[in-house]
Amino acid sequence: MTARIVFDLDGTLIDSVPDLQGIANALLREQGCAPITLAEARGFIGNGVKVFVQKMRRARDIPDSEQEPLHAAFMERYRGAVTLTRPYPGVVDALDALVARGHALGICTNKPLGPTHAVLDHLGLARYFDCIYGGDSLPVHKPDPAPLKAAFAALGGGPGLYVGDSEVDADTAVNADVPFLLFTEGYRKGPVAAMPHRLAFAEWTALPGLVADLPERSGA
Ligand SMILES: O=C(O)COP(=O)(O)O
Ligand SMILES: [Mg+2]
Repeated sequence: MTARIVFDLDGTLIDSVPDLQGIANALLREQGCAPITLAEARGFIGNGVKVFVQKMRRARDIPDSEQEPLHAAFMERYRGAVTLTRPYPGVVDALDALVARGHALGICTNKPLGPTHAVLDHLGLARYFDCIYGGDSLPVHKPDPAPLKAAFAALGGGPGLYVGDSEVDADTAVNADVPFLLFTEGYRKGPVAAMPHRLAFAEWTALPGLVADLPERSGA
């Protein structure tokens, strides 16, 4: 049976760090603080916008009392922050190939739903996905397995695969008991070997072939 495939977004399908860095630096400028680097911004992504803002504040010694106003200010700018974001090379061809082979595709990200739709629409990627779960779609978010399980349920029956880039994604897949396919060129914080995964890939052009071989390999 053709597998349902759910994807993470930031660091997996798209490289969104420059836009997130741009929001952060606009807010930091207003606070009279030094800007953050791309590497710092990359390190703040993966647990949703609230945690991004917390890490940004701590990096510039901004007090806890500023969390809520900064979170609100971040959200105000988030939907419009799409212009510097790009899909990783080979993503569009890989999605075309997977759809052509009959896979139902979905998204499970910790990015809030509004900015998720905005960036997918901007990049012309929305049409590939039959369901989209964001960090605020449910009361809980990754690594809680609920949004990933809900995404698979929305895609119907059959085996499931989760494709992501981070430790949060690997933990979510374990928690949901689905095989994890790791894109190694995203925003992970530690070594590939430390992350539970069924297989790892560095080039999107490789993914359709790897998925096609998977039942054989896994004995499923
Ligand atoms: O941390 C975020 O806001 C989003 O990250 P994700 O798309 O990798 O889940
Ligand atoms: Mg990610």
